[in-house]
Amino acid sequence: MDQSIKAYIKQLVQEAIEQSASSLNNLPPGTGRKQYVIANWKMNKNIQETLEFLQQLKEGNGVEVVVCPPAPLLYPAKLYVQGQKKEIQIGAQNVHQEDKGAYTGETAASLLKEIGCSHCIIGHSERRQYAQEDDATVNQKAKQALKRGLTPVICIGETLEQKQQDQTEKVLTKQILGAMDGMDVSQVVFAYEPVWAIGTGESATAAEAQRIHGYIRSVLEYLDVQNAEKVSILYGGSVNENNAQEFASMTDIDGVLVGGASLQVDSFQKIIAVFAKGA
Ligand SMILES: O=C[C@H](O)COP(=O)(O)O
Repeated sequence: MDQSIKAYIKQLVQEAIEQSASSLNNLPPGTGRKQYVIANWKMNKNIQETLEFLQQLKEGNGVEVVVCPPAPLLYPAKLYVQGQKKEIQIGAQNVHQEDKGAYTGETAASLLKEIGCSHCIIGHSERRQYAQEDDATVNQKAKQALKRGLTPVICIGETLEQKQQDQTEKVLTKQILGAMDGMDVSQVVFAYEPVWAIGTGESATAAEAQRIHGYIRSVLEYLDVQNAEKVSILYGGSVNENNAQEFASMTDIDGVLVGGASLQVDSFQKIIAVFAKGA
C-alpha cells in the first residue's frame, strides 16, 4: 500500500474514533438508505422446511427482506413467494465469477438471475476460510453478479486474532479496496461480520459495530465521496431478536445479515419488525 493511502487511512481511523462518540447519541437510523434484513441459512433446511417457513413469513413493511437458502432450494423458494405474491426476495449464498464453462459444481450469475434471485452474498468468511476466496475473487464475483443484474452483498470482517492485534481497520481497508477495485460503490451492499462473532453467541456491541460501520463508510468515501452515504452497511454476527434493537438504533447500521436466528421464522420475523419500525 503506498504511503499516501496509508496516511489517509490513518486519518480515517482517527476521524472514525472521534465521530463514534457523537454518532452514539441516538441519531435516527439509516438516513434514507435501504434497510435490509437478510437470512443466510447456510447449509440448513430441506424443501418442506423452506416452504413452511416462507408460508409463515410476512413481508417487511419497508424493509428489504431477503432469504438466502442453499442453492437447490432457490428456485422452489422463488416460485413459492411469487405464487403467494409476497414481497420477499430470494438471494444466493455464492456465485461463480465466470459467465459459464467447465466449472463443476458451480452456479452462474445468469442462471441465478433467470430463476429470480435478486441478491448474492459474496465473500462470506466461511467461503474465505473453506473455499480460499480472496479479495480478488470477491471482486471478480461482485463484478459478475452486477453484470447479470444481481446485487452483491459483500462480506468483510476481521478474525479474533486480527482484532486482538489491533488490525481491524487495516484488514477491513484491504478487504474493501480489494473488493471494490474498478467497481461503483453505489451498486453494492456491505455486510460487516466480525469472524469472532459468527455463530458464537458473542456479538459485537452495537457501539463497537457503529464505530466500525462509520469507519467502513469513511473508506467508501475515500473511494467515492458522492455515493458512500447511499451504501447500506449491514451488521452480521450473533444477531438475534433480543439484540436487534440496539443495532437498529445506530445511524450507520442499515440492517442485519442473520445466520442462526434466521432459521426460526418467529425470531427472524421479530428482527424484521425491529428494523421495520425505523424504515
Ligand atoms: O451470514 C450470517 C453470519 O455468518 C452470521 O451468522 P450467525 O447469525 O449465526 O452468527
